[in-house]
Amino acid sequence: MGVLLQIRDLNLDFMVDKKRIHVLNHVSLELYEREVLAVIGETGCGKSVTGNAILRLLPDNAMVSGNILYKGADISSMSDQEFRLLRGKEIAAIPQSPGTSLNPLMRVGLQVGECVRENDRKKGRDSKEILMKVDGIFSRLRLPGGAGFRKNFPCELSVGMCQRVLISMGIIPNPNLLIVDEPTKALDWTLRKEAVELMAELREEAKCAMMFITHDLGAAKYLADRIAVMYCGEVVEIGPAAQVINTPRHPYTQGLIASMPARGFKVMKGFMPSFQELHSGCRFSNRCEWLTGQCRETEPPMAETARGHAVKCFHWNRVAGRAGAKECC
Ligand SMILES: Nc1ncnc2c1ncn2[C@@H]1O[C@H](COP(=O)(O)OP(=O)(O)OP(=O)(O)O)[C@@H](O)[C@H]1O
Ligand code: NI
Repeated sequence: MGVLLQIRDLNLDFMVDKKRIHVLNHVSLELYEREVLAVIGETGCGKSVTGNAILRLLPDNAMVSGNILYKGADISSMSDQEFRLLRGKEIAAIPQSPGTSLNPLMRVGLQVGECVRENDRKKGRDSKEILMKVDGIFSRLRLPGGAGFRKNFPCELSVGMCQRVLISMGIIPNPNLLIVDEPTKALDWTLRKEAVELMAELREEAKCAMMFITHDLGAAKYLADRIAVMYCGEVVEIGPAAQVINTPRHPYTQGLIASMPARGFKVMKGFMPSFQELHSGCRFSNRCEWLTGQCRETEPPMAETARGHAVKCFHWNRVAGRAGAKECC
């Protein structure tokens, strides 16, 4: 499979109160055509800002360097007009929160209908045809459809239903790349499972590549071909999903897996450092049991430890020895 998206040495700083806060640090990763790459890591580690950098949705106080190439063309240097041709068509997004992402004053049928109309290659369909398409999409997402359902405002639907409506709007353009940010965050366990299963089905149908941003390792394992683990603004491990989950090679990935309910809920000690008080060397060093003097002084390079599996740790070899292959989730 060819490379669809390539992030090369992405650095992101935010200006806050005239201070420059360095958030993303040398983030590099690739997304291949039709693959699902899950991006996991604890809250505040930089998952959403990475997705937003691709979508050019960063706020004005953001300063970005590096390259983001989509099919070889640099997104960051495209004009707004050029990028608009990509976003929402070739590159689409399913946002994090159904509560704030749907227009509260517009009936859901109308919102999805507008989206169908905008993306319709055969322009000029009449309203009846559009409504039929909307109902078709709703039924594919196991939503009731029909006039009664279409007339609902978002607040009249459950969170799970709103989430499905949002998912429908992400897939209408038939994108090549879908960026899905934490689609299960607001949902309880049953709805979360349903949403992940639905996403897997749609992915099969749509055959698009997906960047799936999540806290949920179980969901990542279920959906993803590869997993990128982020910690404090950096990718610390990336590789095939089964390898990352079953034989993690970074101490942070091991900690994340050990903290899963299925692995005994062992909470990792310490906290992610604040971006405003970063120390030199490895950003995980203050929590790491493999810590040596080298880790405090020098930032570890990203080392390829097996084909397609890279780890940002001086001690990955010893760490990997401890992991053992276990099934989880
Ligand atoms: N506009 C902004 N100005 C300053 N800092 C910001 C801004 N947006 C995000 N950040 C900071 O960037 C860091 C990364 O945020 P991001 O939203 O990407 O985290 P995340 O990994 O998606 O977390 P979560 O899992 O909670 O969604 C956080 O420390 C956040 O506070
Ligand atoms: Ni986020």
